[in-house]
Amino acid sequence: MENSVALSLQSRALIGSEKLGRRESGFVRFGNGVFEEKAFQTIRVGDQRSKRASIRSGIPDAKISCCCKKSTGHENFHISVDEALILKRKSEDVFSYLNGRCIYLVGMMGSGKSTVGKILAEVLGYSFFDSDKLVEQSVGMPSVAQIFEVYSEAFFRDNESEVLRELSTMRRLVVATGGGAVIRPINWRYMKQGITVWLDVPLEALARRIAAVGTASRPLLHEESGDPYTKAFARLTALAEQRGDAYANADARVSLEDIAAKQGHEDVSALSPTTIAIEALLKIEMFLTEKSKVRNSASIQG
Ligand SMILES: Nc1ncnc2c1ncn2[C@@H]1O[C@H](COP(=O)(O)OP(=O)(O)OP(=O)(O)O)[C@@H](O)[C@H]1O
Ligand SMILES: O=C(O)C1=C[C@@H](O)[C@@H](O)[C@H](O)C1
Repeated sequence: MENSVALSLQSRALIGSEKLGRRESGFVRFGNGVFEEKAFQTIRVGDQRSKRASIRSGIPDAKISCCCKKSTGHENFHISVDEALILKRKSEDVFSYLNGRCIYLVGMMGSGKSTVGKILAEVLGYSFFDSDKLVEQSVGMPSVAQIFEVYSEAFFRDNESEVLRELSTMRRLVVATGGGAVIRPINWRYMKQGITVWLDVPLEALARRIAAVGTASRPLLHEESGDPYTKAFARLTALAEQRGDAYANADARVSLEDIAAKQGHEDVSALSPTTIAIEALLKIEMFLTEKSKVRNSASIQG
Protein backbone atom coordinates (compact mmCIF):
# COMPACT_ATOMS: atom_id res chain seq x y z
CA MET A 1 0.00 0.00 0.00
CA GLU A 2 1.48 3.30 -1.04
CA ASN A 3 2.05 5.82 1.69
CA SER A 4 0.63 8.47 -0.56
CA VAL A 5 -2.62 6.58 -0.84
CA ALA A 6 -4.46 7.85 2.18
CA LEU A 7 -6.43 5.12 3.72
CA SER A 8 -9.37 5.94 5.82
CA LEU A 9 -9.86 4.41 9.17
CA GLN A 10 -13.39 4.08 10.22
CA SER A 11 -13.93 4.57 13.87
CA ARG A 12 -16.69 4.81 16.36
CA ALA A 13 -17.93 8.04 17.74
CA LEU A 14 -15.72 7.30 20.75
CA ILE A 15 -12.65 8.17 18.71
CA GLY A 16 -11.96 11.07 21.05
CA SER A 17 -11.65 8.91 24.13
CA GLU A 18 -7.95 9.63 24.61
CA LYS A 19 -8.67 13.28 25.13
CA LEU A 20 -11.94 12.88 26.92
CA GLY A 21 -10.58 10.26 29.23
CA ARG A 22 -12.68 7.41 30.41
CA ARG A 23 -16.23 8.27 31.24
CA GLU A 24 -16.93 6.97 34.68
CA SER A 25 -20.66 7.00 34.35
CA GLY A 26 -23.40 7.19 31.80
CA PHE A 27 -21.91 4.83 29.27
CA VAL A 28 -24.91 2.67 29.43
CA ARG A 29 -28.46 3.84 29.55
CA PHE A 30 -30.79 1.33 31.04
CA GLY A 31 -34.00 2.86 29.77
CA ASN A 32 -34.54 0.91 26.59
CA GLY A 33 -32.22 -1.99 27.29
CA VAL A 34 -30.75 -2.09 23.84
CA PHE A 35 -27.48 -0.86 22.31
CA GLU A 36 -27.69 1.49 19.41
CA GLU A 37 -25.19 1.66 16.60
CA LYS A 38 -23.63 5.10 16.37
CA ALA A 39 -22.58 6.95 13.30
CA PHE A 40 -19.02 6.20 12.23
CA GLN A 41 -16.46 8.88 11.86
CA THR A 42 -13.97 8.67 9.06
CA ILE A 43 -10.44 9.93 9.54
CA ARG A 44 -7.59 10.03 7.05
CA VAL A 45 -4.62 7.99 8.06
CA GLY A 46 -2.31 8.11 5.08
CA ASP A 47 -0.54 10.80 7.02
CA GLN A 48 0.35 9.49 10.46
CA ARG A 49 0.41 12.96 12.01
CA SER A 50 -3.11 13.81 10.93
CA LYS A 51 -4.27 10.39 12.12
CA ARG A 52 -2.90 10.91 15.61
CA ALA A 53 -4.16 14.49 15.71
CA SER A 54 -7.65 13.32 14.77
CA ILE A 55 -7.61 10.73 17.48
CA ARG A 56 -6.37 13.18 20.08
CA SER A 57 -8.67 16.01 19.10
CA GLY A 58 -11.80 14.12 20.02
CA ILE A 59 -15.39 14.86 19.32
CA PRO A 60 -18.20 15.80 21.63
CA ASP A 61 -19.15 13.14 24.09
CA ALA A 62 -21.52 10.70 22.42
CA LYS A 63 -24.58 9.48 24.26
CA ILE A 64 -24.37 5.74 24.39
CA SER A 65 -27.44 3.75 24.92
CA CYS A 66 -27.53 0.22 26.07
CA CYS A 67 -27.97 -1.78 22.95
CA CYS A 68 -26.43 -3.05 19.84
CA LYS A 69 -28.54 -2.77 16.75
CA LYS A 70 -26.56 -3.89 13.71
CA SER A 71 -26.72 -1.72 10.64
CA THR A 72 -28.76 -4.41 8.88
CA GLY A 73 -31.40 -3.71 11.47
CA HIS A 74 -32.19 -7.41 11.85
CA GLU A 75 -30.80 -8.07 15.27
CA ASN A 76 -31.40 -6.60 18.67
CA PHE A 77 -29.45 -8.06 21.52
CA HIS A 78 -31.16 -7.20 24.76
CA ILE A 79 -29.11 -6.93 27.90
CA SER A 80 -30.19 -6.99 31.51
CA VAL A 81 -29.33 -4.30 34.03
CA ASP A 82 -27.30 -6.91 35.96
CA GLU A 83 -25.24 -7.75 32.91
CA ALA A 84 -24.70 -4.09 32.12
CA LEU A 85 -23.41 -3.52 35.66
CA ILE A 86 -21.09 -6.52 35.57
CA LEU A 87 -19.81 -5.36 32.21
CA LYS A 88 -19.16 -1.88 33.58
CA ARG A 89 -17.36 -3.15 36.71
CA LYS A 90 -15.25 -5.63 34.81
CA SER A 91 -14.29 -3.03 32.23
CA GLU A 92 -13.11 -0.75 35.04
CA ASP A 93 -10.91 -3.52 36.44
CA VAL A 94 -9.42 -4.36 33.07
CA PHE A 95 -8.97 -0.77 31.95
CA SER A 96 -6.08 -0.09 34.32
CA TYR A 97 -4.35 -3.38 33.55
CA LEU A 98 -4.53 -2.62 29.84
CA ASN A 99 -2.67 0.64 30.21
CA GLY A 100 -3.79 1.77 26.76
CA ARG A 101 -2.89 -1.43 24.95
CA CYS A 102 -5.13 -2.34 22.04
CA ILE A 103 -7.37 -5.41 21.94
CA TYR A 104 -7.33 -7.54 18.77
CA LEU A 105 -10.23 -9.95 18.36
CA VAL A 106 -9.48 -12.98 16.22
CA GLY A 107 -11.79 -15.79 15.18
CA MET A 108 -13.56 -17.36 12.27
CA MET A 109 -15.99 -15.45 10.09
CA GLY A 110 -19.18 -14.76 11.98
CA SER A 111 -17.66 -15.42 15.40
CA GLY A 112 -18.93 -12.07 16.66
CA LYS A 113 -15.68 -10.06 16.52
CA SER A 114 -17.48 -6.90 15.38
CA THR A 115 -20.48 -7.33 17.64
CA VAL A 116 -18.45 -8.08 20.77
CA GLY A 117 -15.69 -5.64 19.75
CA LYS A 118 -18.11 -2.72 19.64
CA ILE A 119 -19.35 -3.52 23.14
CA LEU A 120 -15.78 -3.75 24.48
CA ALA A 121 -14.82 -0.48 22.82
CA GLU A 122 -17.85 1.21 24.26
CA VAL A 123 -17.28 0.16 27.86
CA LEU A 124 -13.52 0.71 27.79
CA GLY A 125 -13.79 4.10 26.10
CA TYR A 126 -11.69 2.72 23.25
CA SER A 127 -12.22 3.26 19.52
CA PHE A 128 -13.50 0.41 17.41
CA PHE A 129 -12.03 -0.59 14.05
CA ASP A 130 -12.92 -3.40 11.67
CA SER A 131 -9.85 -4.37 9.66
CA ASP A 132 -11.94 -5.67 6.72
CA LYS A 133 -13.57 -2.24 6.41
CA LEU A 134 -10.18 -0.53 6.57
CA VAL A 135 -8.90 -2.70 3.73
CA GLU A 136 -12.00 -1.86 1.66
CA GLN A 137 -11.36 1.82 2.24
CA SER A 138 -7.66 1.65 1.50
CA VAL A 139 -8.27 -0.22 -1.76
CA GLY A 140 -11.27 1.98 -2.59
CA MET A 141 -13.75 -0.85 -3.07
CA PRO A 142 -17.08 -1.36 -1.37
CA SER A 143 -16.59 -4.96 -0.28
CA VAL A 144 -14.02 -7.61 0.51
CA ALA A 145 -15.87 -9.87 -1.95
CA GLN A 146 -15.16 -7.39 -4.74
CA ILE A 147 -11.49 -7.09 -3.79
CA PHE A 148 -11.15 -10.88 -4.02
CA GLU A 149 -12.93 -10.90 -7.38
CA VAL A 150 -11.18 -7.97 -9.07
CA TYR A 151 -7.71 -8.52 -7.60
CA SER A 152 -7.08 -11.70 -5.63
CA GLU A 153 -7.01 -13.11 -2.14
CA ALA A 154 -3.24 -12.48 -2.02
CA PHE A 155 -3.79 -8.80 -2.82
CA PHE A 156 -6.38 -8.59 -0.05
CA ARG A 157 -4.00 -10.30 2.40
CA ASP A 158 -1.16 -7.85 1.59
CA ASN A 159 -3.46 -4.92 2.28
CA GLU A 160 -4.76 -6.58 5.43
CA SER A 161 -1.18 -6.91 6.74
CA GLU A 162 -0.52 -3.27 5.95
CA VAL A 163 -3.65 -2.17 7.80
CA LEU A 164 -2.64 -4.26 10.84
CA ARG A 165 0.84 -2.77 10.72
CA GLU A 166 -0.64 0.73 10.82
CA LEU A 167 -3.01 -0.14 13.65
CA SER A 168 -0.18 -1.66 15.67
CA THR A 169 1.31 1.81 16.09
CA MET A 170 -1.83 3.07 17.80
CA ARG A 171 -3.31 2.81 21.29
CA ARG A 172 -6.72 2.35 22.87
CA LEU A 173 -8.35 0.52 20.01
CA VAL A 174 -10.49 -2.57 19.82
CA VAL A 175 -9.89 -4.18 16.43
CA ALA A 176 -12.12 -6.81 14.84
CA THR A 177 -9.66 -8.56 12.53
CA GLY A 178 -10.52 -10.45 9.36
CA GLY A 179 -11.15 -14.16 9.94
CA GLY A 180 -8.00 -15.10 8.00
CA ALA A 181 -5.64 -12.56 9.58
CA VAL A 182 -4.22 -15.31 11.79
CA ILE A 183 -2.64 -17.22 8.91
CA ARG A 184 0.25 -14.82 8.37
CA PRO A 185 2.94 -14.85 11.09
CA ILE A 186 3.75 -11.19 10.38
CA ASN A 187 0.20 -10.25 11.38
CA TRP A 188 0.79 -11.84 14.80
CA ARG A 189 3.83 -9.61 15.24
CA TYR A 190 1.59 -6.58 14.70
CA MET A 191 -1.33 -7.85 16.77
CA LYS A 192 0.92 -8.88 19.66
CA GLN A 193 1.66 -5.22 20.23
CA GLY A 194 -1.68 -5.42 21.99
CA ILE A 195 -3.71 -8.21 23.61
CA THR A 196 -5.12 -10.84 21.28
CA VAL A 197 -8.41 -12.54 22.08
CA TRP A 198 -9.82 -15.55 20.24
CA LEU A 199 -13.59 -15.86 20.02
CA ASP A 200 -13.93 -19.63 19.76
CA VAL A 201 -17.40 -20.46 18.45
CA PRO A 202 -18.56 -23.95 17.38
CA LEU A 203 -18.79 -24.30 13.60
CA GLU A 204 -22.49 -25.22 13.70
CA ALA A 205 -23.28 -21.94 15.44
CA LEU A 206 -21.13 -20.00 12.96
CA ALA A 207 -22.86 -21.64 10.02
CA ARG A 208 -26.27 -20.84 11.52
CA ARG A 209 -25.36 -17.18 11.98
CA ILE A 210 -23.87 -16.87 8.52
CA ALA A 211 -26.78 -18.69 6.85
CA ALA A 212 -29.13 -16.19 8.49
CA VAL A 213 -27.49 -13.28 6.68
CA GLY A 214 -26.29 -15.09 3.53
CA THR A 215 -22.81 -15.82 2.23
CA ALA A 216 -22.62 -13.14 -0.49
CA SER A 217 -20.36 -10.85 1.53
CA ARG A 218 -17.99 -13.69 2.46
CA PRO A 219 -16.08 -14.71 -0.67
CA LEU A 220 -14.45 -17.76 0.88
CA LEU A 221 -17.86 -19.24 1.66
CA HIS A 222 -19.63 -18.33 -1.50
CA GLU A 223 -18.28 -20.95 -3.88
CA GLU A 224 -19.99 -24.06 -2.54
CA SER A 225 -23.39 -25.15 -3.78
CA GLY A 226 -26.30 -26.09 -1.58
CA ASP A 227 -28.43 -24.32 0.95
CA PRO A 228 -26.78 -21.50 2.91
CA TYR A 229 -26.32 -23.50 6.13
CA THR A 230 -24.83 -26.57 4.42
CA LYS A 231 -22.42 -24.60 2.26
CA ALA A 232 -21.35 -22.36 5.11
CA PHE A 233 -20.78 -25.36 7.38
CA ALA A 234 -18.81 -27.32 4.74
CA ARG A 235 -16.54 -24.41 3.92
CA LEU A 236 -16.04 -23.35 7.53
CA THR A 237 -15.03 -26.91 8.39
CA ALA A 238 -12.43 -26.92 5.61
CA LEU A 239 -11.08 -23.50 6.65
CA ALA A 240 -10.89 -24.53 10.30
CA GLU A 241 -8.87 -27.60 9.31
CA GLN A 242 -6.51 -25.55 7.12
CA ARG A 243 -6.00 -23.00 9.88
CA GLY A 244 -5.29 -25.64 12.47
CA ASP A 245 -4.08 -24.06 15.66
CA ALA A 246 -3.53 -20.59 14.23
CA TYR A 247 -6.21 -19.00 16.42
CA ALA A 248 -4.72 -20.60 19.52
CA ASN A 249 -1.76 -18.17 19.30
CA ALA A 250 -4.04 -15.63 20.94
CA ASP A 251 -3.27 -14.48 24.48
CA ALA A 252 -6.80 -15.25 25.64
CA ARG A 253 -9.41 -17.73 24.45
CA VAL A 254 -13.12 -17.12 24.89
CA SER A 255 -14.85 -20.44 24.33
CA LEU A 256 -18.58 -20.14 23.87
CA GLU A 257 -18.96 -23.85 24.67
CA ASP A 258 -17.22 -23.30 28.01
CA ILE A 259 -19.38 -20.29 28.88
CA ALA A 260 -22.57 -22.19 27.95
CA ALA A 261 -21.50 -25.16 30.09
CA LYS A 262 -20.67 -22.87 33.02
CA GLN A 263 -24.05 -21.18 32.78
CA GLY A 264 -25.99 -24.42 32.27
CA HIS A 265 -27.07 -23.75 28.69
CA GLU A 266 -27.22 -26.56 26.19
CA ASP A 267 -26.64 -24.35 23.21
CA VAL A 268 -24.25 -21.44 22.68
CA SER A 269 -27.03 -19.54 20.91
CA ALA A 270 -28.36 -18.71 24.39
CA LEU A 271 -25.29 -16.50 24.97
CA SER A 272 -25.70 -12.80 24.37
CA PRO A 273 -22.86 -10.67 22.99
CA THR A 274 -22.74 -8.92 26.39
CA THR A 275 -22.14 -12.22 28.19
CA ILE A 276 -19.35 -12.96 25.72
CA ALA A 277 -17.87 -9.47 26.17
CA ILE A 278 -17.83 -10.00 29.97
CA GLU A 279 -16.03 -13.32 29.52
CA ALA A 280 -13.54 -11.64 27.17
CA LEU A 281 -12.77 -9.04 29.85
CA LEU A 282 -12.32 -11.78 32.46
CA LYS A 283 -9.91 -13.66 30.19
CA ILE A 284 -7.97 -10.49 29.39
CA GLU A 285 -7.69 -9.76 33.10
CA MET A 286 -6.49 -13.31 33.80
CA PHE A 287 -3.87 -13.07 31.07
CA LEU A 288 -2.58 -9.70 32.23
CA THR A 289 -2.47 -10.56 35.93
CA GLU A 290 -0.69 -13.84 35.16
CA LYS A 291 1.82 -12.00 33.02
CA SER A 292 2.54 -9.44 35.73
CA LYS A 293 2.97 -12.25 38.34
CA VAL A 294 5.54 -13.93 36.10
CA ARG A 295 7.34 -10.60 35.60
CA ASN A 296 7.36 -9.91 39.35
CA SER A 297 8.70 -13.33 40.28
CA ALA A 298 11.39 -13.04 37.58
CA SER A 299 12.49 -9.68 38.96
CA ILE A 300 12.58 -11.05 42.52
CA GLN A 301 14.73 -14.00 41.38
CA GLY A 302 16.99 -11.98 39.13
N1 LIG B 1 -23.71 -13.86 20.58
C1 LIG B 1 -24.36 -13.85 19.42
N2 LIG B 1 -25.53 -14.52 19.30
C2 LIG B 1 -26.20 -14.55 18.14
N3 LIG B 1 -25.78 -13.93 17.00
C3 LIG B 1 -24.65 -13.25 17.07
C4 LIG B 1 -23.86 -13.16 18.27
N4 LIG B 1 -22.76 -12.41 18.01
C5 LIG B 1 -22.85 -12.06 16.72
N5 LIG B 1 -23.98 -12.54 16.15
C6 LIG B 1 -24.43 -12.37 14.76
O1 LIG B 1 -23.56 -13.14 13.94
C7 LIG B 1 -23.27 -12.42 12.74
C8 LIG B 1 -21.76 -12.23 12.63
O2 LIG B 1 -21.35 -11.36 13.69
P1 LIG B 1 -20.13 -10.37 13.50
O3 LIG B 1 -20.29 -9.58 12.24
O4 LIG B 1 -19.99 -9.61 14.77
O5 LIG B 1 -18.96 -11.41 13.33
P2 LIG B 1 -17.49 -11.18 12.79
O6 LIG B 1 -16.64 -12.15 13.52
O7 LIG B 1 -17.13 -9.74 12.89
O8 LIG B 1 -17.64 -11.63 11.27
P3 LIG B 1 -16.65 -11.37 10.01
O9 LIG B 1 -15.27 -11.78 10.39
O10 LIG B 1 -17.23 -12.24 8.96
O11 LIG B 1 -16.79 -9.92 9.71
C9 LIG B 1 -24.05 -11.13 12.81
O12 LIG B 1 -25.26 -11.30 12.11
C10 LIG B 1 -24.28 -10.94 14.29
O13 LIG B 1 -25.44 -10.19 14.56
O1 LIG C 1 -11.75 -16.10 7.12
C1 LIG C 1 -11.29 -15.43 6.17
O2 LIG C 1 -10.31 -15.82 5.50
C2 LIG C 1 -11.90 -14.13 5.81
C3 LIG C 1 -12.73 -13.51 6.70
C4 LIG C 1 -13.35 -12.20 6.45
O3 LIG C 1 -13.37 -11.45 7.66
C5 LIG C 1 -12.61 -11.42 5.38
O4 LIG C 1 -11.37 -10.96 5.88
C6 LIG C 1 -12.37 -12.28 4.17
O5 LIG C 1 -13.63 -12.63 3.65
C7 LIG C 1 -11.55 -13.53 4.50
